[in-house]
Amino acid sequence: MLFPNTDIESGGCSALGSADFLFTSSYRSLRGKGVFAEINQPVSPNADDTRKQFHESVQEAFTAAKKAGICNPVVVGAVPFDLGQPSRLYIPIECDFFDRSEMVSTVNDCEAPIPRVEKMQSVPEERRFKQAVEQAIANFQHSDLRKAVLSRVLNVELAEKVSVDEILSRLIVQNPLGYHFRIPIEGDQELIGSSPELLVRKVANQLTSNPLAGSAKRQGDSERDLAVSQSLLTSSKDSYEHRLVIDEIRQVLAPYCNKLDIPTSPELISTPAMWHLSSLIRGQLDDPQLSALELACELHPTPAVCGFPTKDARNLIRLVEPFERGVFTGMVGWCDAEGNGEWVVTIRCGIVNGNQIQLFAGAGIVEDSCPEQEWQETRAKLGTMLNALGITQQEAL
Ligand SMILES: C=C(O[C@H]1C=CC=C(C(=O)O)[C@@H]1O)C(=O)O
Repeated sequence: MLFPNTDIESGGCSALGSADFLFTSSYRSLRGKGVFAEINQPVSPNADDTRKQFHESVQEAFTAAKKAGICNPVVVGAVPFDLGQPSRLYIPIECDFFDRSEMVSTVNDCEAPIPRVEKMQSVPEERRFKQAVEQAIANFQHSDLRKAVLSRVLNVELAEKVSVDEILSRLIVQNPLGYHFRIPIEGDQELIGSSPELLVRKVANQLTSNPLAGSAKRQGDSERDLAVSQSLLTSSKDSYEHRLVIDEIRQVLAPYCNKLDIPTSPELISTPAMWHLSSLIRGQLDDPQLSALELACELHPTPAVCGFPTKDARNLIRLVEPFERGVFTGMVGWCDAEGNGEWVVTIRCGIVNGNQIQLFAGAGIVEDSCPEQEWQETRAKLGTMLNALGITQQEAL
């Protein structure tokens, strides 16, 4: 559904409140203010539906925005993991692009004390998560399923309301090279995070994607850190986990491209919390009209967040994950009316609602996975958001 605001000047009547949007990238970073029109329609209401209606609604919103005097409208926001769930997209009244490095140089690490943790709960808790990993491994032996990404949510209650600005500043200082985002999603809830994973960037007829799969926790000691990174690079379990992602992305992109460059083997990338296996994929589109959002919806969900084969993995996730992922492991980003834009995978993130924060993390499970290691991997991935909240890994679950 599309809800154009009647009072464009004031930004008035949106469920998204003041709707401050932020997205940063080395390509283009942008800020959005106000809400001209919301697009809450699911990308694909039934799994087998075409996405035509959804993309038509986006086009209608662009047309309405231009008519209302927004010269270069941009659709921004979040698409959930499950494309049958409502999208959290909108066209801001004002949008300005800015240089990330300039912004980073003005952001200071926040000195203000972070409110104390009152309660913390993992859903599922450790024992149930490990059982789910075992269940997935058993499935690999008796079905076509080859990989499933299993995740959990860490519910944190703080003594007082936390400032989203402050958490975001800490995320930016912690890793100036991440894709940072801040997105109003519902009521007073805001989605914030620092993702390392580019789902797709599309500029004219050029596309770039940078899938990640295969992970190891960074180490404080530089020798150990190097050793850990090298064993990730040579791990057959992680190479397999990565290859399943790349092969599926090749299948999806090949029909749209007259040129597609996919490295033969992955390389290492790092965040302050994690090492990952990474493949930088570049393609040239046959049809330059295909938008960044259309491409992103075709690629999503990759086996980096769902599994392989997609349908089987989705079924297992539904069966064993005791919470709704919502926007976690979906995509966040932007797309302009010319179809250019960038969408990143919604990971290393949290949803802030006053003093309540939900943090999320998942791990790709394959036949050689070990439940304890996969649990530890989710702990390490939570480190990105925990650090920004001043919570140590020892304190966390
Ligand atoms: C699902 C997450 O990470 C994905 C992205 C990079 C590496 C991953 C892995 O090694 O399992 C995951 O596929 C997460 O951070 O919550």
